[in-house]
Amino acid sequence: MSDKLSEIISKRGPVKKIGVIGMGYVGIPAAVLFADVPHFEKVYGFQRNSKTSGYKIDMLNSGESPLKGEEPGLEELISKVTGNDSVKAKGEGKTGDKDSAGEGIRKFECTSDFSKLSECDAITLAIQTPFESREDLIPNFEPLIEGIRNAGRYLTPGTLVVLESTITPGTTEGMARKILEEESGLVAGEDFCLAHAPERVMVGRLLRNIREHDRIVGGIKSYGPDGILLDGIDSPSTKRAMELYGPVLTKGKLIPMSATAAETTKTAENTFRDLQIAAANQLALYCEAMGINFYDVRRGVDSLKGEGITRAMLWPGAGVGGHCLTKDTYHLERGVKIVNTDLNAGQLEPLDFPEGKDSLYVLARQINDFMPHHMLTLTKAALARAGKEFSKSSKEFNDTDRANEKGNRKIKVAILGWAFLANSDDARDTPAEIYYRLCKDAGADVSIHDPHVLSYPGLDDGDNISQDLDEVIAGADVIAVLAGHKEYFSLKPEEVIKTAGVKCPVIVDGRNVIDPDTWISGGFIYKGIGRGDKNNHELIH
Ligand SMILES: NC(=O)C1=CN([C@@H]2O[C@H](COP(=O)(O)OP(=O)(O)OC[C@H]3O[C@@H](n4cnc5c(N)ncnc54)[C@H](O)[C@@H]3O)[C@@H](O)[C@H]2O)C=CC1
Ligand SMILES: CC(=O)N[C@@H]1[C@@H](OP(=O)(O)OP(=O)(O)OC[C@H]2O[C@@H](n3ccc(=O)[nH]c3=O)[C@H](O)[C@@H]2O)O[C@H](C(=O)O)[C@@H](O)[C@@H]1O
Repeated sequence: MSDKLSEIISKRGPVKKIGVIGMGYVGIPAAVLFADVPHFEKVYGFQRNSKTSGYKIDMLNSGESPLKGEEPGLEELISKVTGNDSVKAKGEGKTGDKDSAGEGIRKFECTSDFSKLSECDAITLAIQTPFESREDLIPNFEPLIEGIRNAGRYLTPGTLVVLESTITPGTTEGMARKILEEESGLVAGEDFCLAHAPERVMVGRLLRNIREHDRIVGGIKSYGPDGILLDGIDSPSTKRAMELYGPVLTKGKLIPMSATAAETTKTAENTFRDLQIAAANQLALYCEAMGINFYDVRRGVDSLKGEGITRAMLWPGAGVGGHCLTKDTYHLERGVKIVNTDLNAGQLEPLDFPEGKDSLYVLARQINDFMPHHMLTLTKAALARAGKEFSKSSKEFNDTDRANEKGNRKIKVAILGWAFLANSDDARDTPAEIYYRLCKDAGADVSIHDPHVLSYPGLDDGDNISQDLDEVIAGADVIAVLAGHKEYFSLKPEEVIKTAGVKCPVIVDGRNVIDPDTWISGGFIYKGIGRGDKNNHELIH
């Protein structure tokens, strides 16, 4: 005799109707990929009609993507599954699925009517899980909790609920399970399925990543008729989640495990990436202090790769930004406590760790967060070589239009690159903001260039992000590269020095985009992260 939940599922039959809550970077591609699976009959995209995102409902239903930036294939797929391609096809001759009347079949529909959740065999939640501030690092789960409550309100026996959002380990078996049971009166693992299936996509290749990345699926525990624990691949929740995600995968494979292991996989993979970056950053700081070139050392260490011994060393830089690596370490750190104490109080040995030592992962976060401060150190050292200082600008300056109270001109810093990632418009938690604030607090004027980021809240009055490089560089004593946008690799020192128009200009390269020798011979005072071999170069008079 199988367990109660498996019996309910087999009575209910295969997954046919799906609801995706949260029409964002993750939810939209996930929903339209489900809709494109022939045997899934209907997919609802649930989007609350909020001031900031309610507009997405009509956009999606008319076949358009509300996401910024290029997403290959997404707009076409949205158009197809909303049945708009037949409308467009009248003009363009494209064919999509059609009903008997030749009209496009609307397999996907976006709505703010959450009662339609009661029709769904499976409900996934792809809602943002931001941290309110870099300081307290406690995630704001409010939007997600509202989504889980809605799912609970309309839950029916045998439904599968999947959390796709990045969450603290222990959330699926803990908070989510509790809320769903409260709202529905049903019992998780007995009356309905609950799982975590984290998203591992990169913006710019969302559809490809969902289809080709291996998909982690982790169902909550259930108990068989004889009380045997059914966890991981044996859990009916895991099996149901595999039925949901399997048809979407092309190259990707399903990787079943427990719900807590799935949450830990997601947070750990970003934690490990952050750790690898911190290892590169720390080695770069060492190389600077030893007067050697980090990139020589990296090439040397990497050379053992052939032996199957990979020491995948990543790249040092001006810092780590984005809403993932800056947070997921803290999800993991909190999760250990939640799972060990709240979820399994007394059943598990307490965490065993070297007495009084900080977490390696938190230390890695601190090293990465230090890098914008290191950029300031390099800036001050270079200015000193030019006989300039942030606070007491030297009288030798040849223009007084930005004189400070003592009649001296303020130092001007030109930041090149505001986005947290090269060639992206995403500026969430960008390290450039830390460096900007440090320069302003030191008394400098700061101009900012970014070819992709057009605006950013929280800049000082009068400061903005410009796409006019000459305007940003004009009068700058310091050019600081904070993002590795491709535009910066082709900058010419002879042009930049002319545009800057100051004596002894400084270049601080935070993303290894320029060649030190070319810029030094071009008249710049150079500093570069990891470039201990060049950071104390001879001054060209
Ligand atoms: N964006 C990315 O590249 C990746 C994101 N993730 C994770 O996926 C989750 C979602 O991220 P994104 O899609 O980027 O967020 P997003 O902010 O782009 O989309 C979230 C959507 O959910 C809507 N929403 C919020 N609360 C709601 C509610 N109670 N009911 C219905 N709709 C609601 C919002 O209005 C928004 O449209 C986060 O936990 C994130 O960490 C994971 C990997 C990659
Ligand atoms: C394990 C992994 O590769 N996670 C990815 C990560 O993507 P994310 O958008 O955060 O970009 P990223 O490439 O990790 O870069 C983050 C930050 O780190 C910096 N960075 C990156 C690589 C490096 O060698 N050195 C470095 O300084 C970047 O400049 C950026 O400021 O987090 C994403 C997420 O979880 O949302 C995830 O989907 C992505 O696959």
